[in-house]
This record gives sequence, C-alpha cells and structure tokens, in this order.
Amino acid sequence: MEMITLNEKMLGIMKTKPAYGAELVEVDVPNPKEGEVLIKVLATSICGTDLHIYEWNEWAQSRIKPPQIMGHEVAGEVVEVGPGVHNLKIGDYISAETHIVCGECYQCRTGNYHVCQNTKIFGVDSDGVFAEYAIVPAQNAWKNPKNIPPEYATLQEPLGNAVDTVLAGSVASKTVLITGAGPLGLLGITVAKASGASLVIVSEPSEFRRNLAKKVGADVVINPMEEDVVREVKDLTNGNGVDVFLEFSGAPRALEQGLQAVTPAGRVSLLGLFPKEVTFDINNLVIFKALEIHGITGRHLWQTWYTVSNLLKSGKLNLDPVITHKYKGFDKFEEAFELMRAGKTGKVVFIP
Ligand SMILES: NC(=O)C1=CN([C@@H]2O[C@H](COP(=O)(O)OP(=O)(O)OC[C@H]3O[C@@H](n4cnc5c(N)ncnc54)[C@H](O)[C@@H]3O)[C@@H](O)[C@H]2O)C=CC1
Ligand SMILES: CC(=O)[C@H](N)C(=O)O
Ligand SMILES: [Zn+2]
Ligand SMILES: [Zn+2]
Repeated sequence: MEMITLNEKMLGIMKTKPAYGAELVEVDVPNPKEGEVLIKVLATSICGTDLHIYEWNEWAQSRIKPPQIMGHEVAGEVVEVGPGVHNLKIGDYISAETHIVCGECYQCRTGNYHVCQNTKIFGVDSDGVFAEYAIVPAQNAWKNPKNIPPEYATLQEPLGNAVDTVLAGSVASKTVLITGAGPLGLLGITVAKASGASLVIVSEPSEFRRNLAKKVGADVVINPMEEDVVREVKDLTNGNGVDVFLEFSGAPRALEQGLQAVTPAGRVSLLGLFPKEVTFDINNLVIFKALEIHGITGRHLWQTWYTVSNLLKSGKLNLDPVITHKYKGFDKFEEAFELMRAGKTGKVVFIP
C-alpha cells in the first residue's frame, strides 16, 4: 500500500480566480484532519454544477470562494486516516456523499438530512476531488464493493439524484415522460427502465443527446423544438397522458409541457434548476389536475445510496452509453469542459 510522505505534491483542477475557466495546478497533498481521510482518487466525474463553477455564472459568483480545487463526484482508495476516524481503514474503496450535514438542525433530527439547514458541499464550499488525492469527511464516506469499476462508482452521487427523482414513487408498469436528456436525465432513463417503467418517453432538443437517450433505453424520443410534445405523449398513452413526469432540464417550456402531458392525479418530480422564476397556469396545470409534486434535491441519507448500490449490483443499469468521455489524467480538462458546455457529452470521467 502506497504511503504518502508529508508535503508531497499533486496535480489538481483549481478554480484559481473569480473568472471563467480553471487551471491545472501542482499543490501539496493535503493531510487529513480530525474526522477526515485522505483518498487516492481512482475516478472523478464532472457535474453540471462544476460547469456552472467553470463558467463562473451568477450562482457560482455568489457561492464559490477561489482558490479552490473543483469537483465532487468521486471513487477512491483510503491512503491515510485522520485522528478520531473509526469507520474507515487504509485500503478501503470508497465514494462520497457530497452534502456535509450538521446532524443537529430540525431537518437532520427528523431524518431529512438531504435538506439540512446547514449543508456544506465539498467541491463547492471547500476543496474538492478533481485531483490525484483528496480529503473526504469520514462521515460522508460510502464503502464500495470491490467489483464496481471506479468509473461506475464515481457516478453514484448523480445516480442518487436520478434515483430520488425517478423513485419518489413507484414507476413499475407506469408510463413516464422525462424532459431533458443531459447526464442526469440519461441516468434517469436507465433508472426508470431498470425499475420497471413500461414506457419511457424523452423530450430533448439536442440530436446528440436524443441518440444517447435511445442507446440508454428510452422507448421514444421527441424533439420539442420541432414536435408537439403534449400531442405525441397523448397519442402514445391513449389520450390519457403519462402516469409520471420527471423534469431533468430546468427549461420553463419543458415544465409547462410536462404538466400538460401528465395524466390527472399523476406524479411529478422536479430536479432541474431553472435560470429564473417560472410562471405557469398553476390552477389548471396542477390544482385542478390534483397532481402529486416532489421537489428533488441531493440524496436521502443514506437510503438512496443503498438503492443506487443495489441497482448497480443488479447489473440492470445501462451506464456505458452514459459515460461518453473518459480522460486519463487531467491534462485535457479544458476540452472536457468545452465539450460539456456544447452539450456534446453524457457523463465525463477523469481517471487520474
Ligand atoms: N436538484 C438537485 O439536487 C440537482 C439539480 N441539478 C440540475 O438538474 C438539471 C440536469 O442536470 P444535467 O443533466 O447536468 O444538466 P444539463 O444542462 O446538462 O442537461 C439539461 C438538458 O435539458 C435539455 N433541454 C433544454 N431545453 C429543453 C426543453 N425545452 N425540453 C427538453 N429538454 C430541454 C438540454 O438540451 C440538456 O440536454 C440541471 O438543471 C441541473 O442544474 C443538478 C444536480 C443536483
Ligand atoms: C450540488 C451538486 O451538484 C450535487 N450533485 C448535489 O446533489 O447537491
Ligand atoms: Zn453535482
Ligand atoms: Zn442539519
């Protein structure tokens, strides 16, 4: 087992300044403090939030404090254990929940850790995992079975977002509309199919991503820029509309179409984050349809991680088409981010 001597150096993708982009920098390998472990990063993947930080949008400017190592999706091996850590040992193969919760607020004390009032997110509020080594709070570690490849294990965090969106209720035998086939929507498709959905319809303007959606398992794909989504959905469901609407795009038009396309008394999960306030006919699209609506954020701790792990172990998740880009090392990180910005990727994975 490789032991890290103090003050060794490592490469990492750092948001070095409050501006567009990032830099590949050489920094000291960090030392784990009380309650922390140091991991050797085996795989790490880019999230849409990382793209917001890279592009330095309004949300990022309000939240991120450069200089800071980016990234929060990871699979790695424990190489050093900090003081007071008893649940992990050197050699453990782990991934990590990104929300660092307080355990003391009303939400934590009532089992709703995913909406802890004092949530901190590593890679957002502290140094992240786009590096050769990274610090992970021991309380956030998830032990992986050895037979899950790192490029799959790093996807457990976003898979958790997809699981909480799809499985906010049962989809077995149900008809489902997914709007948005970005990395998360693609994961949503395979979770819905693995969970027994009878028909998965996907609305996505990008041809590249519609093709990916088909490869992942969508039964029908629709281009909302050229086709009437609501009419198509009604035709596919005997005029009733879908049982379940899963919003993964953050596009106001998609939200409205989905609310029109879901059947009365149907279920809606909203994961996509909208660029600004959204207005729509709530009386006729929600209230008189008696819809069940779920706002989705983060992952239920820790039941969502068990669901994700069981789905991975089942072999029913079709992840290979979702992982469109795998980079050895971090050298080409700018290419990776630009491709993602152009919507020309599914999940992008770095293998340091
Ligand atoms: N609630 C939460 O805890 C989290 C929410 N998110 C949000 O989830 C959403 C999905 O994440 P990613 O897949 O990474 O985002 P992404 O931005 O890569 O994918 C969104 C997809 O929606 C598509 N789209 C745009 N307009 C559309 C329309 N009118 N109809 C259908 N599709 C349309 C885009 O072409 C794109 O492929 C994003 O809004 C992201 O900010 C991400 C992480 C956590
Ligand atoms: C902030 C994030 O992007 C993260 N994936 C989350 O689930 O909160
Ligand atoms: Zn994320
Ligand atoms: Zn809390």
